[in-house]
Amino acid sequence: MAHQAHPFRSVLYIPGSKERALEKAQGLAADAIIFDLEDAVAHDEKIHARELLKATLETADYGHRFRIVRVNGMDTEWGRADLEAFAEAKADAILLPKVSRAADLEAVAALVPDLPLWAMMETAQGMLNAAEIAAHPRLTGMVMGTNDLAKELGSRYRPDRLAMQTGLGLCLLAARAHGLTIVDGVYNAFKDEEGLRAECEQGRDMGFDGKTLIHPAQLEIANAVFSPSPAEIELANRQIAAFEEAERHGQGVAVVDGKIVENLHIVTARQTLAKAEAIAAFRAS
Ligand SMILES: CC(C)(COP(=O)(O)OP(=O)(O)OC[C@H]1O[C@@H](n2cnc3c(N)ncnc32)[C@H](O)[C@@H]1OP(=O)(O)O)[C@@H](O)C(=O)NCCC(=O)NCCSC(=O)C[C@H](O)C(=O)O
Ligand SMILES: [Mg+2]
Repeated sequence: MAHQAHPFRSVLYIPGSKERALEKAQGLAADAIIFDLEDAVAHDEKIHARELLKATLETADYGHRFRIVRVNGMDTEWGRADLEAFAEAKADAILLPKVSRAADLEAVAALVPDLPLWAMMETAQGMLNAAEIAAHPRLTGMVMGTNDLAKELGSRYRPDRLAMQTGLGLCLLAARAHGLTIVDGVYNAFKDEEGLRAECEQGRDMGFDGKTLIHPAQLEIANAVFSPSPAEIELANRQIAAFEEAERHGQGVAVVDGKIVENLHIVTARQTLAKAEAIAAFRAS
């Protein structure tokens, strides 16, 4: 996993049509925001949402929160106009829904020459083509769309997300192979804290950078689970110290808490410390 200067523990969706939510997000503890013009906006609200969001991004202060605009697909009547409206907006990335192949990104790359592209990974074709999508030179991030994926698979929800495992794993492999940020899908039951925490822990265990969220009440749990814990930071420091000591004695392996520590573990330990520092810097900004 490459070190990221910006944390993506909590990535909050906000429907582009909801003025109050757009305003509120300026003070919320989200690492990143997805301003949504796609599925969270009703058809007859699409034009209004585009105009409201464009005006909001020009005037509102989202601080150092990473700003991502999710446009409608190019196969819809709104997609091209969304891209034209936000190609030069005060945003940090454009998120394209339902990316199924690298050519889908190619179609928008020319319309958005100056902003990084992110891809919603949420179709069966997208899972099978994750590697070629991740290799696209303009892509810097992936977002799992587990609701759409479940719809395509015809799967049933289970707390262990059995049906999602293949897709989540394929996209993670593809993202890591190409140095991309990748965030997990949403947890729909936004009042169920215990269920959210379990799903965040599962995503963290798998290697995701963070989780997409639909409600402010979900922020605290995602931020906590995707931050290095004090125990992880303490262990990383001890591993580095023990390994440096071993090296001074001409050895390439140290033992900490009964487990071997080699150079590769030191890379992970340094990434843990760098992530904690990036989070601290973001909090202070
Ligand atoms: C889920 C909601 C519809 C709930 O809305 P509501 O009943 O209004 O919530 P509350 O009354 O509890 O709200 C309390 C206050 O918080 C603000 N709020 C609510 N949600 C957000 C938000 N997302 N961002 C910022 N602020 C928010 C309210 O304005 C209230 O403020 P105040 O007036 O000060 O009290 C609603 O949360 C919602 O619409 N969530 C977003 C849904 C969404 O974006 N869905 C699309 C993304 S999911 C998806 O498509 C994933 C993917 O594509 C896939 O396929 O899986
Ligand atoms: Mg979706």
